[in-house]
Amino acid sequence: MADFKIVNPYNGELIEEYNFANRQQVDAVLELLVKGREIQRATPAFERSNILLRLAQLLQDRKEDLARLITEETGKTISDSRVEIERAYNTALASAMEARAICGEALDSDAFPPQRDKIGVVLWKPLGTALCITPFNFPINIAVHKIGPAYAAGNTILFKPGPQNRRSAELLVELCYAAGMARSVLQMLIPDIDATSYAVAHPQVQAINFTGGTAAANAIAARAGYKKLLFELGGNDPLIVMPDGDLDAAVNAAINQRFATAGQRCTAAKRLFVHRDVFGAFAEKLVAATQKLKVGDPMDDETFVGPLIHSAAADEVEQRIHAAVAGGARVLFGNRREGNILWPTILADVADDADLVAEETFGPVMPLRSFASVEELVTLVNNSPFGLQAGVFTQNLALAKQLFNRLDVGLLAVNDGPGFRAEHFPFGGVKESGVGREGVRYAIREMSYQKALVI
Ligand SMILES: NC(=O)c1ccc[n+]([C@@H]2O[C@H](COP(=O)([O-])OP(=O)(O)OC[C@H]3O[C@@H](n4cnc5c(N)ncnc54)[C@H](O)[C@@H]3O)[C@@H](O)[C@H]2O)c1
Ligand SMILES: O=CCS(=O)(=O)O
Repeated sequence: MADFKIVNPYNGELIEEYNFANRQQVDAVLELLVKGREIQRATPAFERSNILLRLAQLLQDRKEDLARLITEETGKTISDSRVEIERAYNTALASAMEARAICGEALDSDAFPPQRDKIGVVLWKPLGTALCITPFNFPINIAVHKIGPAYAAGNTILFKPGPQNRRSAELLVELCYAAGMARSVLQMLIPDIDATSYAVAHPQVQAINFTGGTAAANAIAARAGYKKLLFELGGNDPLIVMPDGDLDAAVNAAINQRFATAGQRCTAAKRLFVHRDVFGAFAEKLVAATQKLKVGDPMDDETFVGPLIHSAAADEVEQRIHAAVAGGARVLFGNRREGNILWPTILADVADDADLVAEETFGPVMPLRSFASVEELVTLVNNSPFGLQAGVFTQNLALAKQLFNRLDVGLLAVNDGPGFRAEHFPFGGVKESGVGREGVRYAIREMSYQKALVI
């Protein structure tokens, strides 16, 4: 019996079954990737840039094939999957541009006595081999956010995709080879948890570039020892609506950033904070717009909300909705399930300690929480172990700057939701949302070290 079965989350069809790689296979690919470091050392930045540029073009050329694979393996709607490949194109393009722009600094020793008449030259150098581990929900763009910058920096890469994503990951790696990356510079493997943990601790791995949940991150951190860790983890991101905010724009952002990808996004608008003066008007507009969303077959161009990744994920979200309702929450819309599909659900009066709002809830459910003052709002938002991104709708710039300074997050978007992301912007959180920053230029630095020459 195979170790893993890839099953279509929408129709339950078996797509593929396979066995995980073992420790011996981890050893073999890492031995190859150590040799690949010489190829990287001999490849000038402009050549790495040209290869990444070719990858960007190949992603564009194979957009539909990649999108269909993503939808089949994750249940993400085909329109969301196409957007993901457009984003991956931008990520690869940004990696190509930044590969040419990696520059250090020159220092003069005479800044402090004694006089030495020395010049210091500080350059960025690759760490060696990066183990890049990716989650199920954005299997291509998140992978390109790791492979692109790690390659641009001159590293070799062991790519470990989510087990559900083997086919889309294999096509991505094929495109990387077609673009010019050597097989001794990029290798993909899907080991079992034991062999993945073995790879994490392996002496020939210098950096762990991980995106996923807290449990996995804790296991990796416990095994990694003295290695560079770049962790992009969970979020419980707030979308805030102030009395002077544009309600239509806020509704649009809430729907696109909570119900798209069936709510399975780290930066999804998982908690809605609406000032009490506009709570009723906002809720009415939100319900009216949500009623128009098409729910169902993710391969249908018109579908807005498809299934969750598997039945256990749907069970967890459904149970949290039911527990919140049992705790006094009101259902304004939704609370309906068919198979792995949960209807977009809007709740009010959810208890602040309900799992649905206290934990990261990875599904299409929106708890609305009213507030009366900025002090109350800041306390509510910061009362979370997560701190990824936030969004606020207001015309008051002074308030926006106050929230920027007081909210414990990695990014505050003004008149946009917490799901704002531009591939070249710094990306990452504080607290349990992660360590370090992605965003192409920032990830290149995370996958590098500074080396100084004194002359
Ligand atoms: N911050 C971000 O950029 C970002 C983006 C997407 C998803 N996420 C987070 O990821 C989670 C959902 O994705 P998921 O279900 O694929 O996450 P997950 O943590 O279950 O798995 C992520 C990856 O880690 C691997 N993995 C699992 N256990 C491991 C272990 N003990 N050691 C090493 N690797 C291990 C998995 O095989 C997969 O490849 C959510 O918490 C979401 O918030 C964060
Ligand atoms: O899950 C989050 C990934 S992204 O869409 O914010 O890049």
